Amino acid sequence: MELKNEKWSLDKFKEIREEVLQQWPTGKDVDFEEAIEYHNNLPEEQIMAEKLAEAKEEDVTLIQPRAGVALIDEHIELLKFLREEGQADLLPSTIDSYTRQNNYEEAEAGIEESREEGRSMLNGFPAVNHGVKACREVVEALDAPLQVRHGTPDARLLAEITLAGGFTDYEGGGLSYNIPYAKNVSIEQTLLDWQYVDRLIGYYEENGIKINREPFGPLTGTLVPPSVSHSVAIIEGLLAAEQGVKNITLGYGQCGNLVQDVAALQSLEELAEEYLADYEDVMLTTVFHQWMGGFPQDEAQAFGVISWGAATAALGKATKVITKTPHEAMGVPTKEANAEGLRSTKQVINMLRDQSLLSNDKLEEEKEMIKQETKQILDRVFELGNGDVAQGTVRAFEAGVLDVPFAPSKYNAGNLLPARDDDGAVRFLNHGNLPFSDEVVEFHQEKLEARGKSEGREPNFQMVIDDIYAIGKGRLVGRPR
Ligand SMILES: CCC[C@H]1O[C@@H](n2cnc3c(N)ncnc32)[C@H](O)[C@@H]1O
Repeated sequence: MELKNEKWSLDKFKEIREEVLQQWPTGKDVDFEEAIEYHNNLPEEQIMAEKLAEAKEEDVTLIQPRAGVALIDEHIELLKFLREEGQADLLPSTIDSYTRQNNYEEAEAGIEESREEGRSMLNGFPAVNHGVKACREVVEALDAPLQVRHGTPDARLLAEITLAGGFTDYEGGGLSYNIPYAKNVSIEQTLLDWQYVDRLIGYYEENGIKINREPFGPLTGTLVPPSVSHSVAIIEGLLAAEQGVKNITLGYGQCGNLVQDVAALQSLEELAEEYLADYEDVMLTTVFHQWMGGFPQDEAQAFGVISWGAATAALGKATKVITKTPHEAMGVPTKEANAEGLRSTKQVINMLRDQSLLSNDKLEEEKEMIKQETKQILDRVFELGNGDVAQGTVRAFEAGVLDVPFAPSKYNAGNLLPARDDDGAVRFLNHGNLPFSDEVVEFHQEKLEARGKSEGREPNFQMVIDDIYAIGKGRLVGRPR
């Protein structure tokens, strides 16, 4: 099938759907009409798009964890604990890694093993294997909206089952769940597979059911410059809107310098409104991810990182913030640690409830730079696609016009080298083939030269390495000593 940024006909969608629902036995329980009925009977408090719209209206930043374990009862217990003890406003179900690779046999084995061992032998909730009815058990046990969080290049069957199961929000996208999550999966293939997912959600919307979509903003979560993640987020928002998606949360992963991060949040919303202006009644919100890079092992220091992310989300007026836990450096957190990350975040959000980062020259300069860079990238993407953003995206990755730092995908050029400037803002040490103007390139060079001067070293690759480890070692900028 040829990749084009054009809304799929229902016939084409239904034809492919036959094959998707046969990928695992639980697919046969998906009945679209029945699922519409089920969603119509969901309590309003479990409809994610409604909750997000309300938060945006009231200028409130909601908090949401990541969480998922192998067995249904334990998963329900975990989510209840995070809702009650963690004060989570919104709930996830983080899907396990086997399911993300469509390896349902291994997920099945992991379920069996978890039953034998009496503890979760999977790093998430294997929703495809558990099926529609089990998803509904989870949804009905809780009183908050549920979102599917994962990292799945081919997420079609997972979407069918979890959405029929009452989840009202679906994370990911054809770029954000390929480039950082896969090595050998073609971009064209995942863009097509995610057109399917978005068309399914468009089909729900055509039947009066609101399902929110959230492209995965942080990408590799390692020093990703705002304009790089914004470009991917806006492309995925455009592709989703073309398939009929009406509720979209665009995301951004914290970099660590307050002015840059607030500028990133504000520019993301403003750019998205601009690029999506042709799509009527698309409800846009934003999500801020607390630091996605390496964490300190020490739990008290980890709380410092978590709180800084909470403060930035609040001052940047993000619609929601995805929390981290004091076990981040260790692995899948206990429910107690997960709840502690939520409560520390809630404390800071509440204390900053009536504050925002006042506009200032540095903030405006940062916003302007991010907007210029993002527009220069997206203009080239459209050019490469002769106006078709889907085709332009594939060619842009081939040309390195879109390029994500430290991504495993062989389809990613990998020319970018980001490093922090003297204030800790992320700059381009090497911008690869990103189509930046001389003014943009010089801006970054000057910022890094200034850091080099104050550290008595040339801006170089060692800076990049030092910055990757810096937060885990208790700082933001990876100083030489
Ligand atoms: C892109 C997401 C990375 C983050 O996703 C967290 N994460 C992954 N799996 C689970 C889980 N099953 N429960 C709680 N957090 C989880 C990791 O810690 C990391 O921060």
